[in-house]
Amino acid sequence: MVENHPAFTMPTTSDKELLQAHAELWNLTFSYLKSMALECAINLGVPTAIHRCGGTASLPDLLATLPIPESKKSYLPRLMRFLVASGIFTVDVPATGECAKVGATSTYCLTPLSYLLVDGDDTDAHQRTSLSPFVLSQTNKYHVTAAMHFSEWFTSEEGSASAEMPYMMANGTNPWAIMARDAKLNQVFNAGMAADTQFAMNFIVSNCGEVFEGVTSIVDVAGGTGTAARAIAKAFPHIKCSVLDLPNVINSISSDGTVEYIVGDMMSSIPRTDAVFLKVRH
Ligand SMILES: C[S@@+](CC[C@H](N)C(=O)[O-])C[C@H]1O[C@@H](n2cnc3c(N)ncnc32)[C@H](O)[C@@H]1O
Repeated sequence: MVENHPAFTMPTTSDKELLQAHAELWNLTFSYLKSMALECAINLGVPTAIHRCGGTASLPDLLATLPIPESKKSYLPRLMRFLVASGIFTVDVPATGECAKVGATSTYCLTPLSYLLVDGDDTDAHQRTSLSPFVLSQTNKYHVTAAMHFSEWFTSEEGSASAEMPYMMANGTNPWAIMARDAKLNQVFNAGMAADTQFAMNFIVSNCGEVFEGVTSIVDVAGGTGTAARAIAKAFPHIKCSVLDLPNVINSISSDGTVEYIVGDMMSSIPRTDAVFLKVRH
């Protein structure tokens, strides 16, 4: 017997809700531009320029320092407006009557987020780790193009030529093979991993020291350029720390003697050790 279901009816949506939904749809459609504008701001040095101006900078201040030729200067306010709307900076507009507008007297300020992107210098008392390299490591053409293959990956049959992971579909091989052949990306990616790892390790060694108790040797498997291992060795000098990674990573390091660097493939073997440290990103 077939049950009778009441006819499905669309919940009524008001014009106001549809208008709001339309705005959100636009927001989502163009949100890839947020990553690209963030990458652009970092490459132009905007966070560091604002920091060096004392944490707030006017448009003329920025134009005086950023590497933007005369012919492109009039476009900077557009980029800044987008970055402000994305929450990367804030802007102070001096109230001038009813229609206060961003202009030469407005000042852009760092937010906690953009403070994380400021390059440190020798005078930096806080010894901050800039996370700009991390952003640049993730906004490269290989990663971005891979993300454009999601639907193709979902609709391809397992085992078919195009069923490889989206990264392979886009770039013809896996990320590590790309790093091995593209020296610039290898450098940018490893610097990005190191920056993010330094940020995390500052917290881990100060707050999670108990996990290293009783350990005398540790191998950081797929440990990149050794940032985590060096942080562990510095905080717990009794632990013998080693880093295992692929040749293109290990061969790019100049050792300072604090940790041992081992070229290897973690899928083949891992050196004998008390503990294995494996830090990956999800
Ligand atoms: C996402 S990065 C993480 C690096 C480091 N653990 C960190 O958190 O900063 C992944 C690392 O795994 C390494 N890797 C990938 N395949 C590997 C393999 N088969 N054997 C050893 N290392 C590998 C890469 O070279 C890269 O340095």
